[in-house]
Amino acid sequence: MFRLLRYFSLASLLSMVLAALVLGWFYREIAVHAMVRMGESGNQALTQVLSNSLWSRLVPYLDKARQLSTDQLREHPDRDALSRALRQQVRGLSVVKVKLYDARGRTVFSTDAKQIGEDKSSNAGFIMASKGTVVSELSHRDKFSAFERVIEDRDLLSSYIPVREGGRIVAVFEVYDDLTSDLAAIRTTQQRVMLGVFAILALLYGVLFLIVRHGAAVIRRQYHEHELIEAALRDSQQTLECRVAERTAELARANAGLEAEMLERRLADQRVVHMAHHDALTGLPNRSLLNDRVGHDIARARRSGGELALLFLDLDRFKNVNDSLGHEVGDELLKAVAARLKGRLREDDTIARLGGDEFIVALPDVAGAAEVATVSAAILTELARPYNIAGHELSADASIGIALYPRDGDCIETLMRNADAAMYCAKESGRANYQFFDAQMNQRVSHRLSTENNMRRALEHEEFVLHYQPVINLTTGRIEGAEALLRWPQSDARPISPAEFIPVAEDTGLIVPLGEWVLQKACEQAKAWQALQPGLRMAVNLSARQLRQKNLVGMIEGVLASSGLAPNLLELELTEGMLVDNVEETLATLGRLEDMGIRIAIDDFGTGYSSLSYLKRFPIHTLKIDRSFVRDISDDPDDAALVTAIIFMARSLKLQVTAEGVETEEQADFLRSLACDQVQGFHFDRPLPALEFSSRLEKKMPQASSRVAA
Ligand SMILES: Nc1nc2c(ncn2[C@@H]2O[C@H](COP(=O)(O)O[C@H]3[C@@H](O)[C@H](n4cnc5c(=O)[nH]c(N)nc54)O[C@@H]3COP(=O)(O)O)[C@@H](O)[C@H]2O)c(=O)[nH]1
Repeated sequence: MFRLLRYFSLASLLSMVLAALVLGWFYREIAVHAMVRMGESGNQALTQVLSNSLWSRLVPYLDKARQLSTDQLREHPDRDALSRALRQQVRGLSVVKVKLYDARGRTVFSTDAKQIGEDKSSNAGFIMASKGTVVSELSHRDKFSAFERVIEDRDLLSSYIPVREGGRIVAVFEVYDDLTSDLAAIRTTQQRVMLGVFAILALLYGVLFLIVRHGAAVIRRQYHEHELIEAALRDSQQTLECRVAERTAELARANAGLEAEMLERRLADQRVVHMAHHDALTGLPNRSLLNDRVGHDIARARRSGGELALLFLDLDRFKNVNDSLGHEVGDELLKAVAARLKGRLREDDTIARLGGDEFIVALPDVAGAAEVATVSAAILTELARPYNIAGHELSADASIGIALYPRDGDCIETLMRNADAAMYCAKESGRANYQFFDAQMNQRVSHRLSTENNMRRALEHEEFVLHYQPVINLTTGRIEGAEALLRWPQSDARPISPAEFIPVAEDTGLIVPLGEWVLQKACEQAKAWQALQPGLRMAVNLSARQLRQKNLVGMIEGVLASSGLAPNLLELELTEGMLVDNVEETLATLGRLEDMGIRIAIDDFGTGYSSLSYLKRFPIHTLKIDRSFVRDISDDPDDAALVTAIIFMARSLKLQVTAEGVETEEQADFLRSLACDQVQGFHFDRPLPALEFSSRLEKKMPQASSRVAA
């Protein structure tokens, strides 16, 4: 910090000393000057007095002196007389010596006789005086001879004063005044002046010191406050900088997070975009991307006048793979098929998966049907090569329907529809082949379409009816149950088989409302028949699509409640394949149904899934042996052995067994010999209309040995 008080004190001290010295010096100069002037005036007056009083002696003396030698002058009695007269005149004055020079500068008289004869012609004072100017000079003498004695340490004023006679300078007086005491007085006064000045300044300094000290204290306090403020500011700045650094780091982290998130989002967007245009399982383009690409291919073909082929490819019996080996194996097979298709086709070709086992191949720029036939044959050959998936050797034959642009359609919708129709024809004509679209195919497709529309209308107008096939106790011949089977009577033609319309209902989803209708009617009927045959059980077929229905259990609960049928009198028939799909969900659904008391039967047992472990996992009550095994039990020892094994296995698992499709007494006998629980089949009863079934119950006729005509 700037030491104001110290510098102020030093500067003040120096200034005070300097001021005292300067003022003292000024005073001395003025005082000495005044003293010299006074002395000089005094000497002038004295000279005048001397000239007047001694003139009469002086003039003759000067005349004589001109002729006398120095020694003669020193010894001359006039000199002594003059000297005495002079002394007389200056007595009481400060004059200590008087000298007289003639006009040529020779010392003709001196109160100190030794100096007589000295030449002063070159002396500046003399020269000036000889020209008429009075000149004085102040000097200090350590030793000085005055009036015949020596004085020491004196300040003397010597004045050269011209002596005139008739206006002419005839001689020059030199008068020495002893001003030692005056000068000492001047020095004393000078010291006092200096002391006085110093004292005044010191006083002033004292006052100023107090002011400055106060000012310095104020400044120091302000400086301190300023320091504190600065320190606080520095602290705040540091805190601020820390905060800024923290926030910057936070921002950097947030920024990095944001960038990562943005990247994640971009990737997610890309994934979404990819998913929106690609099949999740195979990575092939989906229907949307296919539409886009084929749209472009068609536009190009239209411009260039070229041809384009659309191949609708469906794997043969792929459902069997799914049903028997499970969906994971099925999925792997689909991926392998996709890979083979990609490997076999050109870069420009588009391979898309529509879902399930349906693929579309678009071949742009083809040179006629022959080329398309070659490619299709090559695809079939490629796909037919065996696959090894999860240790299973599989085959994947395919049926291909082909539509050509512009011959079979000029837009993707028409081409797809026609290729689809051609594919159905390929299936119908023995599978594992390709078919080019022709006009008749459309009729078959439109027949299917009209079936669907008619089915909707029939459901709406309650045109469907149920027939009931009795389920008979093989030992007692008693009707213990009924299987509800759907019938669609046609007013002007033979009824359409459920084997024909149930798959269409499955494909279109109509099976859901249709299945609910069946369940409702069957339960109401079973409830009504309880009066005729208490404990009569009703079996109802459940399709895969119904099983996946979210509110299935709720719907069944509602039906049972509205019909009043006891749950244990309802048996739902499922196929083995349905148990393999969504195992956990199916387990939960069946568990809830079992909890309600409903029985579960496995229909067509032996034709589907090869693993039997599901028999333990699922709540199953009845196995229904497929009629394909029963048909040949009398002739085919293998079938006989299979049926025997199934019955024994069911018994050990405490499951009930029903043999389906019993058409002959022989078959019935064989099954009876194995103590099979129940049978169904034309040998006993065909599916009967409700009224007929009622009559059968009313008659209560044992049917074990009789054959009822449908
Ligand atoms: N989900 C539903 N499926 C149903 C329903 N109604 C029928 N179906 C299924 O349709 C398929 C064909 O049924 P259908 O033409 O009724 O044939 C059944 C019987 O008539 C026939 N059967 C019975 N006994 C014999 C016989 O001795 N010989 C012989 N050749 N056929 C016989 O078997 C069919 C019953 O089979 P199953 O259901 O497997 O017990 C058929 O798959 C039906 O399941 C329905 O409402 N919902």
